[in-house]
Amino acid sequence: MIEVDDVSVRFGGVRALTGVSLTVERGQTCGLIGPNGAGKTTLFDVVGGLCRPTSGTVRLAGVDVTGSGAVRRSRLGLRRTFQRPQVFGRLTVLENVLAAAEWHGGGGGLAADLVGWPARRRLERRRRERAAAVLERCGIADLSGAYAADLPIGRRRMVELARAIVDDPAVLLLDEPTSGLDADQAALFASVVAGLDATVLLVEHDVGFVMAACERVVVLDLGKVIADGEPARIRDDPAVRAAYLG
Ligand SMILES: Nc1ncnc2c1ncn2[C@@H]1O[C@H](COP(=O)(O)OP(=O)(O)OP(=O)(O)O)[C@@H](O)[C@H]1O
Repeated sequence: MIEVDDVSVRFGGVRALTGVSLTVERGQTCGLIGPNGAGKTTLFDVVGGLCRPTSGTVRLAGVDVTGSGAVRRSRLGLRRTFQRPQVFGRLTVLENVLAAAEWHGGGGGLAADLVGWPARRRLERRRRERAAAVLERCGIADLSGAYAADLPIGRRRMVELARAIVDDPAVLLLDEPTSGLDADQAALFASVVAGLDATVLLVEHDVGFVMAACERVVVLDLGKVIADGEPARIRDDPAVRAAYLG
């Protein structure tokens, strides 16, 4: 669950966000839209921990993370993807996902690695099975041996998604997820996200995708929430139309 309470962000004289409150319930997929400069990226970064609000609070799973960095948020189960997919170019697709599924503790540490204890081998097998299943789900199983740097942007985006979901995130932030994807890839992306048991917040310029993929849409304009509700209601909202048409 994501709770943003009365958050304002100022950059010098620019009010990027003013008194924004937003609660995304556990398991809900919420799309964030709005015209250029509306404050979408700023709000997204406030939740992700890249931007500290001037005032207001942010809670993840009930924990106040307003002043916490990315590591604490990550330990609370937050994962994110970026506008430009961030992958380890010199690792293969499988290694990218294994790297994210690496640490779960237990199994005896380095000594167990060196000796190859059966419990350790079992953990490793499970980790690889999980990674393979996620690659399959994301439609990139056939690319598992390819280097991430060699892939076109659409595939890199799926690698990034696979990495973000391999450990069943509690909260998933998706920044412009469809940019670089063709229609089939965007549909697959949406169906993978729909199958997750995560609270999802996504920022996206493709309003059609947001309307199809999200059960709830929040519209920002000039740093304020101007509409919040189901896609059908948002589509017909006069304030939303006015904001988009300028
Ligand atoms: N680091 C910064 N320094 C100064 N002003 C900033 C900074 N980041 C954002 N802004 C300003 O804050 C406002 C909101 O910007 P933001 O990037 O959050 O909007 P956005 O809705 O994501 O826009 P876009 O759709 O164009 O990406 C804009 O007026 C922007 O110019």
